[in-house]
Amino acid sequence: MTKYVELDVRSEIGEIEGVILHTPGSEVENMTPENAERALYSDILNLSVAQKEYKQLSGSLNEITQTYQVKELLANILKDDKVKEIVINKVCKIEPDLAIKGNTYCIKDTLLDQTAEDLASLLIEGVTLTRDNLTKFLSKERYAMRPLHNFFFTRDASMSLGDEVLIGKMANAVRDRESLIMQAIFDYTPGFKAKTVNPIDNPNMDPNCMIEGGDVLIAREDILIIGNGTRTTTQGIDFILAQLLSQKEEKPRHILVQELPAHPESFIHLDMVFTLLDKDKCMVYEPLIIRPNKYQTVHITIQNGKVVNIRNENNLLQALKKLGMELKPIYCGGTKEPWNQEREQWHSGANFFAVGPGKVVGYARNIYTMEEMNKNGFEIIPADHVISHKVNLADYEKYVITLEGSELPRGGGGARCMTMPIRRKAVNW
Ligand SMILES: NC(=O)NCCC[C@H](N)C(=O)O
Repeated sequence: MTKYVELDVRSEIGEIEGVILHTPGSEVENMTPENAERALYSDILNLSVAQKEYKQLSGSLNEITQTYQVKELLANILKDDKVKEIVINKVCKIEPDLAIKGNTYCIKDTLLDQTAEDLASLLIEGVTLTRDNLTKFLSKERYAMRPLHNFFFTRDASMSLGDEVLIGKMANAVRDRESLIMQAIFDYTPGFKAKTVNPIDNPNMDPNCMIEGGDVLIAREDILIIGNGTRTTTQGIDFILAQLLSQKEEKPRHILVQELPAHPESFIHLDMVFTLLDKDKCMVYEPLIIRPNKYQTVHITIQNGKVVNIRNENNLLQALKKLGMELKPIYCGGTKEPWNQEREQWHSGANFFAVGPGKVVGYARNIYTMEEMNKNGFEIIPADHVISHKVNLADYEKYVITLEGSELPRGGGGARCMTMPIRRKAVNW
């Protein structure tokens, strides 16, 4: 780590100054058709293709900003023996089988024996079960500690809100260790200055509280947009609301809640149907965000530590307009065919990551979406051209850097899901 970084994220689109990534490793392949669903995948990824595509993301972001890799950050904090013990104890608390002596899956001592680098790898890639007794021999499990198949979606397990980091309360236990690792990284990396807030540290946490970063968007310093669906519950949103109320700010702040369908699984997070692209443009999956439907949009206004108003709105764009944010929607899958909209939404076509106002990253495979982006003034630039310096990004006012995206979307997400911004410049609205 070269310099001291103060976390600061107050928009979705401010010029990026630091982002946490995780290059997918063996953990994404290590599943079978039988347990792919438990891993939250609809298919098993081909690792070499996924890594090639991922290099397009990390390589182009390296040209633009400071990037950090989870595994390196983790290995770095685990060099301190006290931190190593704290992390292992916490892992054993959420996965008690790892610590109970005599238990088939007990590997606490194995974890303690590892070097920092090896431990970081095992905590992410998992530990295979040593079949040295009958129970283990007959066990259907391959792992004593399961791999974190979804960790390359660094967006979800922690989220930067201003100068704080909210730790995700994951909807599925298979992702819990991701949250724990991210909190440890923010709490113990000497080069990061950030306060972490973890719902599980609150003794009064509602047992139904769930919050994942793919659902939490910072539209403007005073406006959060939060998806309410299978991954973020109303109780999770109320936790965020309570945090904001406790700040007792005089200026009004707004939470816009967008209800999401439970099916298909491509609607898991709000960022799969709505992302911000520029000061005046957003990407939408039109059938859900604009067309009248049964999914509610609720506007909560808070001021001086109180909820001063809570009401339904017609839709997200109208609610934003009332708050002075008039956004032109660009349609995922184009404007003509619901068929193309559905297909491209499924392949994370609406999931853009902004590296600055009007400067975004997305998947090339979603050709109708890209056509719309181009019609709206965005230059389409393949990531390889950025990495090989065939183009100079400074020559373009608006662009989409495109990742091929034939394999990565099969994990269930796109460029926004794969990035955890820790610092952005203020937007000149
Ligand atoms: N923000 C996102 O939409 N993240 C994608 C997460 C996909 C992952 N397979 C999951 O189901 O959690």
